[in-house]
This record gives sequence, C-alpha cells and structure tokens, in this order.
Amino acid sequence: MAALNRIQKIASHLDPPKPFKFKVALLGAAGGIGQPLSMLLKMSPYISELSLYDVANTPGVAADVSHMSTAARVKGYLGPDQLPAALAGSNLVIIPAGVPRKPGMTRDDLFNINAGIVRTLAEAIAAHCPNAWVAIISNPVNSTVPIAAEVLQRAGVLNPARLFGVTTLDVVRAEAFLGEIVGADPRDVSVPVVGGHAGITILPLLSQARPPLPASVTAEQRKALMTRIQDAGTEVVQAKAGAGSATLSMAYAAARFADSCLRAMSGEGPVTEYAYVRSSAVQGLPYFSSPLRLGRSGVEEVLPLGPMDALESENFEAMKAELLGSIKKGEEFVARGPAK
Ligand SMILES: NC(=O)c1ccc[n+]([C@@H]2O[C@H](COP(=O)([O-])OP(=O)(O)OC[C@H]3O[C@@H](n4cnc5c(N)ncnc54)[C@H](O)[C@@H]3O)[C@@H](O)[C@H]2O)c1
Ligand SMILES: O=C(O)C[C@H](O)C(=O)O
Repeated sequence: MAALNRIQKIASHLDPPKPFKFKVALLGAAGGIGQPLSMLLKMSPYISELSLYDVANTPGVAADVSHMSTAARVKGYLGPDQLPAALAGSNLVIIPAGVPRKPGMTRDDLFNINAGIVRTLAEAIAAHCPNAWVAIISNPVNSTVPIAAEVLQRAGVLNPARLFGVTTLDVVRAEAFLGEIVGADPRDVSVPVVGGHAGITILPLLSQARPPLPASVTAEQRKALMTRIQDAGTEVVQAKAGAGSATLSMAYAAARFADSCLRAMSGEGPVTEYAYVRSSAVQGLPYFSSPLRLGRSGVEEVLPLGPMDALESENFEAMKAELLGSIKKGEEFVARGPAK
C-alpha cells in the first residue's frame, strides 16, 4: 500500500489535479450501466459533484462509490421527489435510465417503456438544469434523442449543440474488433462509426480506419466486420441470455464520452467525438451520428463524414428509411402527449 501511495503522490505532481468545477447527474445510476459508470465518473478529475439518481437503490450505490478516495463529492437521490435536487445546477446529465433488451427483442421493442421515461426526465431537465449538456444512453437512441429534443424544444430551452445520443460504444467496439484483426493495440486504432444506434443504421466507415485494413483482408471479411459491429449489441444480449445487454463496455464508453464533454467544457478543446445529434449532416435526416468538434459551448462544428467506399455507400443509402422512421416515431410520441 505504501508503494501505491508513493506512486500516487509522484503521479499527482506530474499531473496536478484539475480545478474541480462540474456537476454531473447520472439518471439510472443504480442500473447495470449506472453502477460501473458511477464508479468511473467518481474517478474523473473534472467532476466536483456527482449526483446519482434512480427510482431504486441509489442510497447504497452512493454510499459505496462515495468511499472511493477521489475528489468528486457524491450524493444519492431516490425517486421523483428528489429529481429536482439531483438535477439543479448540473453541467452534464447522463441518462441510462430505462429497460434493456432480452434475447429476441430489437431496441425498438423498448420504445413503449423507455420513451415515457426519457420524456419525463427531459421535462425535469428543462425545468431544473436547462443549460446542461444531455447525453442519452437509453434505447432506442434513434428515437429517444428526438423525444428529448421535442420536450426541450416545447419548453423553449432546446440547444441542439448540447443534446447527444451516446453512440460511443459502436466506436469502441469497432476499435476492439479491428485491433483484433490487425493485431494492434485498440488504443492505437481509430474507426469512424456514423449514422444511428441500431442494426443497419450503425455505419462503420472501415475505409477510413487507421491503421488501414491490410490489403489481405478480403471484401467478405470487411463485410463480416461491418456486420459484427452492427450486431454487437445483440451478440452481448444473446450471450447474457436474458440477463440484459451491454453494461460494462457501455460504462467504459460512456465514461470516455463524458470525459470528452468535460474536457471540451473546461476549454481544453477542441475535442473530436462521435455522437448522435440534431444536424443537417445528411439531407432528409434531422438526426445523425457524426464526427463532432466539441468546445466550451457544446458542438462547435459537425464535421464531414468523409469518403465512403462502395460497401459503405450502399449501407448508407439502405439505412436512411429506417433511421428516419425511428426519428419520426420519437417526435410523434411527444406530439401525441401523455396517454390519457
Ligand atoms: N447507447 C448505447 O450504446 C447503449 C448500450 C447499452 C445499453 N443501452 C441502454 O441503456 C438502458 C439501460 O440499460 P441497463 O443495462 O443499465 O438497464 P438496467 O435495467 O440494469 O438499469 C436501468 C436503470 O434505470 C432505472 N430507471 C428506470 N426507470 C427510471 C426512471 N424513471 N428514472 C430514473 N431511473 C430509472 C432502473 O431503476 C435501473 O436502475 C437500456 O435502455 C439499454 O438498452 C444503451
Ligand atoms: O444492444 C442493446 O440493446 C444495448 C446497446 O444498444 C448495445 O449496443 O449494446
């Protein structure tokens, strides 16, 4: 332990702690994603206050995480009556609240339950932290982000530069899978993944991968890799056999996305990150996951998608109708209003 303390002291001089200045609220903090994500966020040098909210079990999670010897102050909030306090003053709100898939389900099968959850949470954000950056993990992301946008718009507080669908896990998976194929450290691999976050709406741009795929990789292998990235969520759902969907890799991806947001928020940018946002990147699609330049105020620029090869162009065209349908489903859900 003494050796570890010595290392920590040396490290702290090498990299002096950042001024702790951001409040982050995690809604769904006691869930399969929420618990490991709470732990990872507690380790962030950018967070002064970590607000853990759920409708069940948050006192225990908050007590546990608060014992980590890192700087962020942790507070647990339980149930709707405590949601305003959980949100007040938040700079970043991360939402994994909602139910996950079971085998045989699509992400869209979660809509009837999760749409209402996201709508209610978005209403609270509009009321209690309207200037916060909002990062939505809850599926179906292709629809839940438009839901949140419509709610925030109706409240007169929508800032599209600060509303994100978290698609980072698709990028993380592409890096891991390509790293396996080329025998590289995945931390040295980059693969743009754009579009949405469901099946064929997930579009890995392997032709832009770094390092490039070796020439020895056949067209069939490229197609198989693209399909594996698109279906990776289902791969985990099936492997968990009814115990849910990706949680640990999602917590890792969400913590990476949160770090990008907080670095940009603190002025350390510009930061490049991929996320599903409201944009005009693709004609006819009001939301799309693109490379983004993030700065203090949120998205400062939606960056170009870059060139696509024939396979990617074909998939790009094939995904548009499904993605637009999911977007409209979310928008119409808010327009219809709560069930009478
Ligand atoms: N965007 C992605 O890449 C990605 C990856 C994995 C999972 N997901 C999605 O994330 C969501 C959560 O997955 P999970 O595995 O953590 O599920 P989970 O069931 O383990 O946890 C969900 C948590 O949300 C809480 N919750 C439910 N209703 C709530 C409300 N009204 N307010 C606050 N909290 C509420 C539950 O109490 C629970 O703690 C699912 O919709 C899943 O599909 C998205
Ligand atoms: O696949 C799921 O249902 C969860 C998530 O969207 C994922 O990609 O792992």
